[in-house]
Amino acid sequence: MSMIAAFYGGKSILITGATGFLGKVLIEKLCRTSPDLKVIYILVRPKAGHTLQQRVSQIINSKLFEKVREVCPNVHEKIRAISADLNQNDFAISKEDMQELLSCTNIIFHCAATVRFDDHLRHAVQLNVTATQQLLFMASQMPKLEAFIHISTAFSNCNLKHIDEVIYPCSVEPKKIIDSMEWWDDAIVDEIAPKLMGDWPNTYTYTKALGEMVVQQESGNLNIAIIRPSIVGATWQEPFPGWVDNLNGPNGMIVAAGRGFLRAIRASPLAVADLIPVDTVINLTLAVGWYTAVHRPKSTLIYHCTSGNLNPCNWGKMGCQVLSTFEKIPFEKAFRRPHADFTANTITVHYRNAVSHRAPAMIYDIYLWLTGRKPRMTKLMNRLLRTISMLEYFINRSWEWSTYNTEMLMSELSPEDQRIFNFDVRQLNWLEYIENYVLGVKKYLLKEDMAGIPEAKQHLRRLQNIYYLFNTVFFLIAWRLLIARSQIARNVWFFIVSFCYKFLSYFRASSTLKA
Ligand SMILES: CCCCCCCCCCCCCCCCCCCCCC(=O)SCCNC(=O)CCNC(=O)[C@H](O)C(C)(C)COP(=O)(O)OP(=O)(O)OC[C@H]1O[C@@H](n2cnc3c(N)ncnc32)[C@H](O)[C@@H]1OP(=O)(O)O
Ligand SMILES: NC(=O)C1=CN([C@@H]2O[C@H](COP(=O)(O)OP(=O)(O)OC[C@H]3O[C@@H](n4cnc5c(N)ncnc54)[C@H](OP(=O)(O)O)[C@@H]3O)[C@@H](O)[C@H]2O)C=CC1
Repeated sequence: MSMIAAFYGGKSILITGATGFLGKVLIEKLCRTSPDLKVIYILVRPKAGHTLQQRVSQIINSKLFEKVREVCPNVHEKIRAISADLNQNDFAISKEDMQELLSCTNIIFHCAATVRFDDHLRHAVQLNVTATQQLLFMASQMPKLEAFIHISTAFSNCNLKHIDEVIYPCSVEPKKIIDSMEWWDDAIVDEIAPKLMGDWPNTYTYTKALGEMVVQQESGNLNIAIIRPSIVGATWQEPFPGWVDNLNGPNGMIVAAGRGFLRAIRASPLAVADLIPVDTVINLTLAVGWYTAVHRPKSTLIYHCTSGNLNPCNWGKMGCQVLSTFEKIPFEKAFRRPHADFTANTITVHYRNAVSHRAPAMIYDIYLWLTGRKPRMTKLMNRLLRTISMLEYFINRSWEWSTYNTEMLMSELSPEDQRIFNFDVRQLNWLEYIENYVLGVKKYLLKEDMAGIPEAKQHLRRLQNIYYLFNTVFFLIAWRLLIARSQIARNVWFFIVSFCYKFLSYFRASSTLKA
């Protein structure tokens, strides 16, 4: 019998960020392994014209929840959506709902965050810091609360090279920043943001670091743990390999490379690609929830959920495997044949951006314009290059995260729990994982049918022929222009033609003699 699964039985669990990438996998695993849990409260806001109930139904009826619908047919009744906006005071939760949450909640998983790198500092502070503070305040009024699990990121201290499972202080107290945000106008925030952020590369990582400080300072008597995942990727094993549903992190790059938009990227091929599958993160999260509630550690424990120190893979190896998977499983409607490489040289990067990214986009836009359609490729390419520039920081460096607490927790689990809630990343076979990842991007993100693979391959062959034709025509025109202007080029041309002529004459003569 799994101790962890049994622990969640009969429990009331509160989850923020339940509609996000990690949140969905968390609910799925909880419902599948502990179908006898009492209720999962999820704080959801209406979005894009969908009501709360519609958003929940969309999740429950999705492919991800296929197994859950079998194991827990009344899953609709287990999930109770509560209207909430984490940007508002008291999260804009109604009095009745708040009362129920305060009196019933046993465990909190705080996943909600803004993960955009370029979010305005005010908004990032509101969601990643102030909302965490408010949630901790709510938690402090919950008499039945057993554990509060805060999801942070391994990059909250990315300004350091070696990161231990401790909270590192930021130069300005989060409380001061929260207070100042109330009276600073946007112009002041914009001016002061770079100074506050110091050597953090973006508002996301900086505010996640502030969020951790808030957790430490406001923890009071609460039983708290912090989980720091690195770059979260598609599922490894559960509920099935390769599930992914957004364009964040590597996903967007895989799409861009597979469709032939991305041809070169500034990256260190030898830098560690610290990817971690989302189901591994969720298994660790549930194990931490159990351990924190049952063992009640004296201090707030931090768990690094990373792969680099236990089973490292570098960007070079990952890129090669992604590209070789495209050979077997190409994406549909490719713009060009997938072929990308990593480059570290700045001049090469500028050259490749001009020649391999911007020029083809412009040529394609001219073609669209000539055929009476709206040009759009240059805009798309500029957006891609902007995204790449935001990710570059993370693919040109390696970090070392210590994982003592994570390894300690692994040793505390029964063999049954180690199997059901497996977060031992040493067992991960990268080549197999990446192949499934690319396949998952095709199936679950791009919603492409596997039956379309022959047609996709045919399309790539056509693109290859167009490429050869284009290069030949380009070469001939360039050569013709050169010959018209340069005596040396004319001499070279004369030499090549006469050489070919002599070679052919000799070949013809010798074959006539043999005959
Ligand atoms: C040999 C070579 C082989 C190569 C092969 C490839 C090999 C693979 C390896 C490659 C290396 C991987 C490196 C990973 C490093 C990750 C590090 C993460 C570390 C931290 C991890 C964390 O702890 S935290 C989670 C991470 N957090 C994000 O990762 C958010 C980032 N992100 C944003 O901060 C915003 O995204 C940002 C960018 C501002 C844009 O902002 P923006 O306003 O310009 O664009 P939006 O995002 O609003 O998107 C507007 C519309 O573009 C659509 N779109 C967006 N990207 C698209 C795309 N790539 N392809 C098509 N479509 C795309 C989107 O779907 C929208 O479509 P629609 O409008 O129809 O809804
Ligand atoms: N993905 C990754 O690579 C990594 C993620 N993490 C951390 O994991 C956690 C989850 O990330 P992930 O699932 O990828 O993020 P997503 O962007 O997929 O999900 C964010 C969630 O937060 C919710 N949310 C955002 N703003 C509000 C708001 N104002 N009120 C209520 N809910 C809100 C979103 O709801 P809605 O659907 O309404 O927008 C969504 O459910 C975050 O704390 C992140 O820092 C850490 C390391 C890596």
